[in-house]
Amino acid sequence: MSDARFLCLEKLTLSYGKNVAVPEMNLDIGKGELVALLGPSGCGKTTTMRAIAGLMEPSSGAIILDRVDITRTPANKRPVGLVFQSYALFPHLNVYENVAFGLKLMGIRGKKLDDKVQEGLRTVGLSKFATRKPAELSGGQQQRVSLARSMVMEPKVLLLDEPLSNLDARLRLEMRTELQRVQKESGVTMIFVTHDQVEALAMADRIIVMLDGHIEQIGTPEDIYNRPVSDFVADFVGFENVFALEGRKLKTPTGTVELSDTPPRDAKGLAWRPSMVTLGDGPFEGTIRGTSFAGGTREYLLDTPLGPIKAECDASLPAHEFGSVLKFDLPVTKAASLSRVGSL
Ligand SMILES: Nc1ncnc2c1ncn2[C@@H]1O[C@H](COP(=O)(O)OP(=O)(O)OP(=O)(O)O)[C@@H](O)[C@H]1O
Repeated sequence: MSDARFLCLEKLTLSYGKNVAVPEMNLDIGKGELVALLGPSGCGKTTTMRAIAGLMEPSSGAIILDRVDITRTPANKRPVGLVFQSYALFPHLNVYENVAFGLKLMGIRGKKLDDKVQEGLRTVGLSKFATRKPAELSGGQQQRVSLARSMVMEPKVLLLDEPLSNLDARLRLEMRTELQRVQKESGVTMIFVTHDQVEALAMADRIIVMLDGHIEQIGTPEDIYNRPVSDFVADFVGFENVFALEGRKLKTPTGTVELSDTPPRDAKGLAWRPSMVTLGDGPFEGTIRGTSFAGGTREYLLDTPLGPIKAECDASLPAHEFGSVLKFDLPVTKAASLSRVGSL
């Protein structure tokens, strides 16, 4: 086994009664990776995490962790840690006692216990808060206690279910960096669930995009952001102009349209971010039906024979008026080339 196959899900099928939530999932996660499970509500992220943690039994398939088959290992015997979105701290225990709790259950006492707790608190930057109760901490600090409590158990894999979703915007940014730092310093393999693509792109070494119980794409943040393979992923990461191809032509709601360039041979679809649309020049025309100012850029919604098109340009350029007609192009050279178009 190489480190690249530290955690393996092999043909893992997860069901609730007769309903299959995740059919035959195959996934390899490397040792020390920080992986995001990204997808819309109901795609099976939590179900997958629950199975890895041992909180639900797979209907078939296997989970291998560090060469050991843990498919039927009870949750409390797995070297897997869990951090939930609600911090689930004991309110009557102080920070130190919360972090020490699991270690004490394992029979660790005395100096060894103290060393581990101090080390855990240091890792998450909370040494000074050891005697505070959870209620005397901010949401971000409580989340860090929760993280320390899991880390001190030295899990082989740490699972985090929407770890930042309860935090306000500023703390979320702070905790993103903090989580990344703790993960890189400790080298623990971490999988976190999120439905927020910005969070996944910012934090993860690798992103697993899920849809309807299956994996739609696995890749680095750069792969996912720049080279989405399907219409779903493209749309999810902000390519707001997504089309299927019919031969070399673009399929639109009213028929097919010739492009100014030849699409790549294997492409089943093409996608453009609003910023990739050429405005003011090109073979197509659209009427401005909406504008929105976003600081550095201005976005236009165009009513066109191709359907609605979103285009973006520098906000320092003079604004176009609502209702005016603009020429535009969808340059093939800039487009993401999609190898699958499921819903178009
Ligand atoms: N306890 C349950 N009983 C029956 N079906 C369930 C149960 N929990 C989840 N499901 C179904 O399994 C599928 C996957 O759900 P899951 O909770 O894993 O999605 P998710 O991606 O984590 O969604 P969210 O982001 O909303 O938490 C969904 O179709 C859901 O309705």
